[in-house]
Amino acid sequence: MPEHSTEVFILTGFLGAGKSTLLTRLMQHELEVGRNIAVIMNELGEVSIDSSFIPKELPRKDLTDGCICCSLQGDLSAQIEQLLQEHRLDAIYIEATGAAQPFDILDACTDPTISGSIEVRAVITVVDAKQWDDMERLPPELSGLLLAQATHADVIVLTKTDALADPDRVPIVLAHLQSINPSAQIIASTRAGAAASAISSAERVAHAPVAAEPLHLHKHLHLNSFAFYPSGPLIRQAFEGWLGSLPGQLYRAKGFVRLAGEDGLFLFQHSYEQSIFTRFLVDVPYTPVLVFIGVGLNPAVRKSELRLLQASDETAGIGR
Ligand SMILES: Nc1nc2c(ncn2[C@@H]2O[C@H](COP(=O)(O)OP(=O)(O)OP(=O)(O)O)[C@@H](O)[C@H]2O)c(=O)[nH]1
Repeated sequence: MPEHSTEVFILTGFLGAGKSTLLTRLMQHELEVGRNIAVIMNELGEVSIDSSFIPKELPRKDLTDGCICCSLQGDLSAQIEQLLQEHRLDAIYIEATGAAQPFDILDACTDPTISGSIEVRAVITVVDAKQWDDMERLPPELSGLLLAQATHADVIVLTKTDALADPDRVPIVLAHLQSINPSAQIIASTRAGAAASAISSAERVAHAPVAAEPLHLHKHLHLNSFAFYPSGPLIRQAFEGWLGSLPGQLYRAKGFVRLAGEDGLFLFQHSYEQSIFTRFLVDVPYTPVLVFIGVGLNPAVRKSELRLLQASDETAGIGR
């Protein structure tokens, strides 16, 4: 047995469910209790937006433009091995892509080069309460993925309970989750509050055997992603109208943008039925970029449409 074993926590959950929000809380909690942690971020897009929220002092590895459970499985074990060689760590947090299956990430953690030095403490699945409550309206590939992510979790964090129009649905969603994964610890939350301390004491639980053949469900979802680098400020109203009229399924969009008539940079977040612009108050000069993830997006057409939603030099300052 190695004298020091590093705990590994795996965060899964569909695109935009609230993994990074939870990770931010977990990092704060770990830093408060003085533990040495590292973070591995896996994003489907070619640009990592979420990694800009990781405190600079924390060791971090980014796996972009692919999913751990398919193309990047070997890369994950190599990144863990490198982190273990470079730092003495109490814990590593892995934020998976929204399309990842917990089973496949667990599989990557059994690689003989690292399995003796790590202990997978918990698979944490983040579930968007509203999306789960709408399960019957979702495409079957998506509902199948949500069920798989919840089934193999040790801890389920139910987020966005504030976004449910009817608060009486919360106990119903909780009961449904518990019925499909009776052994999981389930925490209902808004913006992952109260979840961090409960998770640090979580343990792996025994699950029913999983399918021997991993299901690469994001392939079945035919997800594609593209990044758009705006050359000027976006006209907010036109952009929001464009988002609402997109063909196909937009599952996630995020990035940093400038808006016509406004000073400074904005963080844009679009997840299940929710779009938010927040003024980005960080002194670092981020390049404006938007990442879109969905099905049937046709990137070339969408990029040419987006170019038309940028303000010209004459209109950029309107409203200022
Ligand atoms: N209303 C509400 N919004 C939330 C809650 N938790 C997270 N969000 C918002 O949901 C959006 C997506 O949250 P993230 O934490 O980035 O989600 P994610 O799962 O990391 O997303 P990806 O990994 O990019 O797919 C952001 O705008 C968050 O502020 C919540 O409990 N309530």
